[in-house]
Amino acid sequence: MKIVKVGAEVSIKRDIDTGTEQQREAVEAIIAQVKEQGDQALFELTKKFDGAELTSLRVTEEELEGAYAKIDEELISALREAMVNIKDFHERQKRQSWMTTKEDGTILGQKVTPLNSVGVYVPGGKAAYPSSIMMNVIPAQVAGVERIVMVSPAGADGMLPASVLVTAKELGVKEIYKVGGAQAVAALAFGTDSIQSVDKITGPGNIYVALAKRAVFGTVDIDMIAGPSEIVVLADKTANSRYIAADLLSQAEHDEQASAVLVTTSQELAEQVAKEVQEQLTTLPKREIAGSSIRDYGVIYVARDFVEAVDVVNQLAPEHLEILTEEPMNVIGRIRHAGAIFVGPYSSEPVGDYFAGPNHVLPTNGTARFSSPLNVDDFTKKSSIISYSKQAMEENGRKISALARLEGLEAHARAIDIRLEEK
Ligand SMILES: NC(=O)c1ccc[n+]([C@@H]2O[C@H](COP(=O)([O-])OP(=O)(O)OC[C@H]3O[C@@H](n4cnc5c(N)ncnc54)[C@H](O)[C@@H]3O)[C@@H](O)[C@H]2O)c1
Ligand SMILES: N[C@H](CO)Cc1c[nH]c[nH+]1
Ligand SMILES: [Zn+2]
Repeated sequence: MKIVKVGAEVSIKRDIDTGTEQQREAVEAIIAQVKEQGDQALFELTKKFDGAELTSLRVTEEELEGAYAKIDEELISALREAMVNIKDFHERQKRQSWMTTKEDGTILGQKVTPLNSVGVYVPGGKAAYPSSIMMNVIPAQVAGVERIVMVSPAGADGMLPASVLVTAKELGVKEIYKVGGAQAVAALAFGTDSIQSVDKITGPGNIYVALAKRAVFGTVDIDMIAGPSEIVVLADKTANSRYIAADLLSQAEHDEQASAVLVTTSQELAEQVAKEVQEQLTTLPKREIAGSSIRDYGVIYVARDFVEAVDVVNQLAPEHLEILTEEPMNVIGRIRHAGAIFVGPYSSEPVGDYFAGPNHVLPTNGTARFSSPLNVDDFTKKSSIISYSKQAMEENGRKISALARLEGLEAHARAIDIRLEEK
């Protein structure tokens, strides 16, 4: 891993926003094909990209039930416990509708309404992600979304992985389709004979999924573009270099374009971590992917002091930040930008990926500067409520029509005046 002094020119900027021209063209063509040919396109593209020859897309009850035989009881109970934690955390985010009244009889309020329908994309190309099902479906359920549709690419055997099926069944997801990539996103946005369109599409995916989500935004809403994973560890000389190396690799193994960064005030720790990362890499099953990520997007920054180190973290605005310092709680207040903050030596990032409760769908690529983890609000919308009394109209009407005339909007002004003339 590169060790550099803060201030040295190092770019870990990844070309993960727009994809290549070829990828953009491929996605455009897929969307057009799905719009034109509907289900037929979904079957053809599933054969082409996933190697599965399907005759129907919807997962059957038998497939869901059958999956249980392939998953250990112990795993099922771990999944159930994670579900309880995730649900409990998201229940706390739930907002109530509210109203407020004024002395003149005015009533103002905000009505919170769950979305009617949501499509959840569950990635399935390089790995199966039961955890991402929980992180998308549970907040939708807590929000009260009536129709939750799940899509995920089939394997060459025409099936979804048993872990995915069991997780969906445990959560009570009823509508599941074996289709992935840009074609799944297009089907959710525009509808086909088999798949009725939805109002919003959420969930992570590769560049094809991300580009398709961008392209259909406007026809439907989307949550965010959650790109390849990132981790930044902020550590001082008291931190454990073995823990840090393991945590950096935990995100590097997701993707060649994942990014793992250590920011420290200790040159000695920097050297230990660089060595540890190389050692731990050698025994990792996904060492090809993790090694490539560490080589291309892994950096250790050595800062002159803690102020400089915190500054680097805020500039990176990482998806995940771990604070491994002597007094980690005292550091939280100085962090302005991070999707999720893991505090202290036992809050390893995978605790959040799977189990603690907060959502693991987080802003990536610096977007933590302005956006938040996936949450219950993402599955609701709000309507403002305005009820004016006669008294309120009489007291404020002239001001309102004056403001309307300031904008040259006479019809607006007269809509008010007509009521004032009544008295
Ligand atoms: N941020 C998060 O919360 C989170 C969680 C889990 C996974 N992820 C990320 O999601 C991504 C998952 O990617 P994945 O590939 O494993 O699964 P995926 O389901 O996103 O993509 C697989 C699909 O991509 C399409 N595809 C593949 N090659 C194509 C090509 N040449 N042209 C057109 N379409 C093509 C196929 O339709 C295939 O079914 C990874 O980057 C991972 O890091 C993020
Ligand atoms: N770390 C990923 C988000 O960046 C989420 C995930 C799913 N499974 C394991 N990890
Ligand atoms: Zn992860």
